[in-house]
Amino acid sequence: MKDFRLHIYHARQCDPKKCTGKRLKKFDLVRLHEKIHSLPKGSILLDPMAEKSLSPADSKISDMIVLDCSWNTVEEIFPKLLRRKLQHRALPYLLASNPVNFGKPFKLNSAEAFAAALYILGNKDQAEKILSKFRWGHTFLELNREPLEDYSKANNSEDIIQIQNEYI
Ligand SMILES: C[S@@+](CC[C@H](N)C(=O)[O-])C[C@H]1O[C@@H](n2cnc3c(N)ncnc32)[C@H](O)[C@@H]1O
Repeated sequence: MKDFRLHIYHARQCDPKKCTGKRLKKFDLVRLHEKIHSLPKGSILLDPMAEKSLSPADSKISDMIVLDCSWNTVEEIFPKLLRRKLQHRALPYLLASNPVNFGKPFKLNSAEAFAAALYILGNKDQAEKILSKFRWGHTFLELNREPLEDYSKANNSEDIIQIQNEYI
């Protein structure tokens, strides 16, 4: 399985010491963007407000973007990216394992969002590599292994929603 190219649109709203995107950049695992126009067109954008859920059917797209911003500003910033012609996808029901939002469904940090998406798209090795850079990283897979396995076997986003409904 190919490695996906991971991009972060960095809104410069986080504390650099706690920001998971900055940490992934430190290990050269992502490319950081500070300008919307440098984001590659056609990429998957992990967007919690998207109507369509990510599914293995999206695995032919090679570039994936996370928007690293405060949760308080997601409703303001995501619409600004609509004109970039990106493939907006929501992640299905999964629990956060990071200390800030531990146990909360859907509210993943940037590293967890990438790892979940990579797992669903079939690249478990790349997902594990991302999580290995955080002390809480292994907990994310322990908490979510069963739904992630099920999601990774789905055909399309309709299947994902059906599976999700069994977990909610
Ligand atoms: C709001 S930022 C918060 C980043 C956090 N400050 C950090 O240091 O990682 C998290 C990003 O991960 C992605 N994300 C998180 N949960 C998601 C979900 N349920 N569906 C789609 N994308 C999600 C989105 O791109 C979102 O903007």
